[in-house]
Amino acid sequence: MAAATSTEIHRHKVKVLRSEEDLALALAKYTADLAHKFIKEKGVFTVVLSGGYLISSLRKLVQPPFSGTIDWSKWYVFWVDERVVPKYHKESNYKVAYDGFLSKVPIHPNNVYAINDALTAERAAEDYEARISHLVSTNIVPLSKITGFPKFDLMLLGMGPDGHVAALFPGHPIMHERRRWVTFIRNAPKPPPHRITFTFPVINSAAHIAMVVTGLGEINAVKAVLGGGGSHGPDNILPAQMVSPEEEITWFLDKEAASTCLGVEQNNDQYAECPKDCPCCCIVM
Ligand SMILES: O=C(O)C(O)[C@@H](O)[C@H](O)[C@H](O)COP(=O)(O)O
Repeated sequence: MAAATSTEIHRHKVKVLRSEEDLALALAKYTADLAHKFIKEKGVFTVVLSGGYLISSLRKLVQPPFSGTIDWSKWYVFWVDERVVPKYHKESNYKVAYDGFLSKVPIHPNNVYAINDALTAERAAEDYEARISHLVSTNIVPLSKITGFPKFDLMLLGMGPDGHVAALFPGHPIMHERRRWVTFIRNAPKPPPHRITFTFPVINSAAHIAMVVTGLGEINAVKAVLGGGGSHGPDNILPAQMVSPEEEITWFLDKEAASTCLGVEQNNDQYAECPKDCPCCCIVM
């Protein structure tokens, strides 16, 4: 199994994996364990996917030994954000998830909540919110007792180099949406520009969030969020710094993504102090 260490910083649990391969194993185990827990407790598992590299990092979940142990019939799948393009367009997050994940496991198609790709961004966001509202009324998705917003079991999020999560980009007003469950953007800086996205009240009502970041592209954003060096007042806060689920946030980083914090060489699984004094991963593998 993957070698990793983790440490609690504020409410961030940070797992630094030796390689992307180890990260994929650790993410599969984490997701499978949560699926078992929630299915045992309440009979369903509601999981929210994102676009980007995430689906590739989830690849081991659909392989043995994990795939055979999971009761896929109890899964409900959503997207934290989606590009407003046809469902089978190469830019569609649904297509990426279908090709790399959904087509390989027996999740019931009725339990897969893709956006309605025949609508504009604004209408697709309203439609997605209405469909989630129906699931609230049928008790598949509960409302958080703390916030009154829908509470999903697990959100699997990526992060961009600018610190964006979902389609919530730095400096964009929808970062501060407080009323809607799902909103839209027509000028996303990461193409394609039209997207729908969960809002922060929904993201932060999730029980668990996994932040999955690999490679060197996001090292400055990782440091800004976990190393405490990035925010200079509420106007400059990064979206990733606003992620704060109700129960637990777990970061899955490979060595490259954590390299602004990892100041030490890997040493046969020995724990070591980070000489750079980052609060994020002061203990590293
Ligand atoms: O549709 C999308 O683009 C996203 O959901 C987005 O928020 C993504 O998760 C990050 O941009 C990270 O993307 P990478 O994993 O490709 O770095």
